[in-house]
Amino acid sequence: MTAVLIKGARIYGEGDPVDVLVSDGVIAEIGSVEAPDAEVIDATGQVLLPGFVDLHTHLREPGREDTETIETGSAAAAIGGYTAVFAMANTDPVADNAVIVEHVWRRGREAGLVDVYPVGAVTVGLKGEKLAELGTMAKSAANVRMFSDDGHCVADPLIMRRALEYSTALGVVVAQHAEEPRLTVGAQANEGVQASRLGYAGWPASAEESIVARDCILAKHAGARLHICHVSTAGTVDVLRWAKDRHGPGLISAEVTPHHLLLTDDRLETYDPVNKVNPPLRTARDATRLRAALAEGVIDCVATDHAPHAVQDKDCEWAVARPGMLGLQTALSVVTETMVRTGLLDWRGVARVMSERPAEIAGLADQGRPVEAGEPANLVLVDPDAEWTVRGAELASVAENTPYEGMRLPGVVTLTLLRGRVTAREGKIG
Ligand SMILES: NC(=O)N[C@@H](CC(=O)O)C(=O)O
Ligand SMILES: [Zn+2]
Ligand SMILES: [Zn+2]
Repeated sequence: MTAVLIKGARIYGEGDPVDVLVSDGVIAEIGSVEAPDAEVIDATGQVLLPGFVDLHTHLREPGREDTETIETGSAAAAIGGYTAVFAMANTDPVADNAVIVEHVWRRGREAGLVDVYPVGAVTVGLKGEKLAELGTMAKSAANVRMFSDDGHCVADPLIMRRALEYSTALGVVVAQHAEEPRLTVGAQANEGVQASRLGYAGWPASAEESIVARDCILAKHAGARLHICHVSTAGTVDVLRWAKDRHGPGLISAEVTPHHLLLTDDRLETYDPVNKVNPPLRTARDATRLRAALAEGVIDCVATDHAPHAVQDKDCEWAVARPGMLGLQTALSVVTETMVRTGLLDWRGVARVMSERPAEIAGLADQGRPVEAGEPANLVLVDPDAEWTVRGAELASVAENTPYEGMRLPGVVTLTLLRGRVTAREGKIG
């Protein structure tokens, strides 16, 4: 593997520009470096960060390779600056056993663009009725460390309690898609003024908040780690603040998606299902509170909930369209727009919410590490001043369902390194 010399980058966007020499998979030297044999990258004006870690990605393999494969999703991840992603279990067949999680793990290694960690299902077939074999998946070659029925809520409190109790013995984390299903029967859009005006059945904030409160209490009693997926309401922020105060550090963690930071239910005017997502786009007030909570650390991290869907499942009547939107290649830009340009986070803060905290939550030893000599070279180089225009057809994913179509966004990933190897540069692989 050739060494790479990154010339003149500002690490975490701080201090004077330095040179960073990467060789043999690690950061070999930082300072004023000459290395005649290395490939030189001119990083003038750019920011060097630890590679991003996405706790919430849908890669659709096995089952819906017409919308995304582990290979195309890995490409999107690498181009988006990610060095590790967690692939959700709601595939077909469901990743609720060792055979499937090992398959996903192996396919990720073969693609070799990003570390793909399979998430195991909490219940058999995501049906919410019977616990899956968490221990077998945890001890498999895939070494599953996160379990989730995402797409569905583990709604039965007894099943959720058992899952949390087992998780403590296995040292894994349960990630909940918090949605009380009895409160969202037929729901189509955030319950409020906009849904009433447009004639959509309302999706109440309480469906999310009641499960978050319940599960924080269950986790406390079980002494278990609990992660809350895609937080979308101001009320959930209040519940999380209460639970984190009461439980002490470490037990509860939470993620927010880029789309819930930037987009609101104002966009529903057009009736375009590209804006349909679970949980739904909320109000501007919710988005403002989510940004503040992320800056403050009440919400720990950003996760994409990258959810590719086929044209026929999106370009149809709202009520039957599938929920979900692409996210891997646009996450950094949306975070730059909503958090950096607004002064809510500096680049060190971006490293925290997109790399360090997610790596800690999932227990990854080699990701989210400090950018220092001797550390694994999982790195991303970002041009903070550049802008680009999003075009779904140009993204690496098979599907094209981006809600940011035609938008001009700041923050461009120019280089991604996985263990010292260039996985993406300037929007392309390798
Ligand atoms: N977010 C979504 O709207 N959809 C996800 C499922 C999920 O994350 O709940 C999907 O798998 O398509
Ligand atoms: Zn979900
Ligand atoms: Zn999801």
